[in-house]
Amino acid sequence: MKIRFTKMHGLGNDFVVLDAINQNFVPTPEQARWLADRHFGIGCDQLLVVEKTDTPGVDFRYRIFNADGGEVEQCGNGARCFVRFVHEQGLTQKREIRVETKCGIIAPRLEADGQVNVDMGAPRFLPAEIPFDSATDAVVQPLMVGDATIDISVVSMGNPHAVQVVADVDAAPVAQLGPLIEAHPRFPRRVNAGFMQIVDRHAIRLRVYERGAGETLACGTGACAAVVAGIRRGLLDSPVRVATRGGELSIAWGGANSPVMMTGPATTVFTAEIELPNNL
Ligand SMILES: N[C@H](CCC[C@H](N)C(=O)O)C(=O)O
Repeated sequence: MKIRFTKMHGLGNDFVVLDAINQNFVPTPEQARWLADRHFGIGCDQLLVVEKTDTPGVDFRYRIFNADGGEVEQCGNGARCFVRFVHEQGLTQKREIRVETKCGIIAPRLEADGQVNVDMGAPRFLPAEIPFDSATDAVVQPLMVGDATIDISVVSMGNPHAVQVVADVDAAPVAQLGPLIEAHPRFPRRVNAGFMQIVDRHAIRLRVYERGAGETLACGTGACAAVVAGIRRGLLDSPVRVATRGGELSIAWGGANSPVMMTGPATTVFTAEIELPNNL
């Protein structure tokens, strides 16, 4: 089966984007794993699938599959690429769209300068909303990881994040601790592990070991979760510049139930077709 795809990225967090409106293809987990494979397939951190929706007041449905084939609730860098994709592919003339995801509706807007602004919705903190096995929604909680205990802040942006503060992100044990946090038994649906260095009250450096993808060059929902965690800890004031290995995002949050606003770039690399192996 031949499928048409577009390769995109948000600050180096890269995607294979599939138009499931004009071609009848939504990947199985096995097909997603093959397409995401950087040696045997195309290669990406996540696959983004554009679908129609009949929900009133909503323009598209947006499905996200991690490189491990698992479908997840939200992707921030992907949301920025999504609005650029539907605009460039002529699927809409609107510059601001409302998009239905597994966890709710987001509103990305393509700005005149090429940046994309996304209302990512309000963060959630209750253990059951993460989900996280805990008797409290305290801002900072201890987590036993291996033979160490680390202080994490747990935030859902629709997808789960466990954020810790480190003195120097470059020296942070992301490769060692990331997988242990991602698969920690207290996170029944696993979790994205954020490592945040406070630069000043309006700036952080961030690395994220992503659920189902490993460390990425940038993580949009991770940047939202880290800023929310830092504000709740009294370490940051909105807006915050988030320096990731792939570049900079701007995140703003007014607190409590207000939405997290994310601004950053979205880049189209190329469009092509690929023949799916028959045995997938
Ligand atoms: N790995 C994430 C999904 C992609 C999120 C990230 N790429 C972003 O930009 O938000 C998860 O399993 O929840």
